[in-house]
Amino acid sequence: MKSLTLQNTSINNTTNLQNSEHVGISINAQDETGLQGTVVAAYGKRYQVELTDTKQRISCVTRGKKTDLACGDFVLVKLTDKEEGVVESTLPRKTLLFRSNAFKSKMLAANVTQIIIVLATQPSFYEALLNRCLIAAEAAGIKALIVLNKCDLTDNHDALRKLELYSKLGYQVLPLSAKLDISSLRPYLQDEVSILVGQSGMGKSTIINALLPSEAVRTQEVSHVLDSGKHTTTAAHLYHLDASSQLIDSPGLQEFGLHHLNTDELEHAFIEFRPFLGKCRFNNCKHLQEPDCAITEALSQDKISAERLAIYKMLRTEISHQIQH
Ligand SMILES: Nc1nc2c(ncn2[C@@H]2O[C@H](COP(=O)(O)OP(=O)(O)OP(=O)(O)O)[C@@H](O)[C@H]2O)c(=O)[nH]1
Ligand SMILES: [Zn+2]
Repeated sequence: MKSLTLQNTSINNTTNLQNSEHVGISINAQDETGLQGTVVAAYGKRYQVELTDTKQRISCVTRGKKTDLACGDFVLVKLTDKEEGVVESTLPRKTLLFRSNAFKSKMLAANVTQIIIVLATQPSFYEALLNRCLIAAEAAGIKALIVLNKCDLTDNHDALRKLELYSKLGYQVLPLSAKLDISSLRPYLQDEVSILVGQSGMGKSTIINALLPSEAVRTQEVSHVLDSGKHTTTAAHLYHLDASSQLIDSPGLQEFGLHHLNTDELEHAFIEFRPFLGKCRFNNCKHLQEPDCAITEALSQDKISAERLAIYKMLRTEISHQIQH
């Protein structure tokens, strides 16, 4: 787990967390620890929290200036009104997905088990963005599924060929058409907390609508609860597919910075590098142009692709322009 936030919580292990639904905290029985809930939407400094026991959705703020909550976070809240509350603490996170530029990092979602990267046959997708998403997922210990949407369009050979590299690496690639039939995606969502990420226009909304035809209703519920007529940017939004499967929607991505990773995390996030790491002549080999580099050697034996090594070098240079942590 990459990062963990634990503030004043009396529940300090995830087993308790998973069993929390059976604890049976009722809305009238708010005690010192507060009510348990899940952050289902993040709107700047306001959060929509679904209470575990009653499933009621309330609008919450955090204490002071703290705004380090992400969609999917398990929290303890104190009610301040019938539909409003204050988040008192965040329970330990199993995973935390970040993206970041040189100046700040942004939490995309907490406690997700799977990242679904949505690509399309048209318009063409940015392969660098795909790689950044895969690297962020590996670094956060989250499995990745690559969806190639719009396969009903005839010209999809280029896209499928590009993705062969990733299926060879071991990533699942699922070609589908959200417009025609979403059913092939459903088994992958079962018992997972999945986040959908992708560039604008790849079909994320179409996928959500196909999976959750009542989404429009939910959107209205959100603005009612937040009592806001304005269009605020949602960082992410969590939907229940069934009792054990959740889906988090995130806004279209144009960039996916990885400045929160250190160089060690970066090289380990390239899954095909792992067998070779620690086998270079120099302990601190950067795998750029050092002699007797196991990664360069693996490239010459076709065990690592030139494309992925080029992406590694680009990212390595990008994240090295900062103080290592
Ligand atoms: N042919 C075809 N078109 C699709 C499919 N899925 C989505 N589209 C179209 O692609 C366009 C973009 O789809 P959206 O679902 O709005 O894409 P998005 O990823 O949510 O984009 P943003 O809202 O900008 O983030 C729309 O015109 C859709 O009708 C598909 O499976 N086949
Ligand atoms: Zn090396």
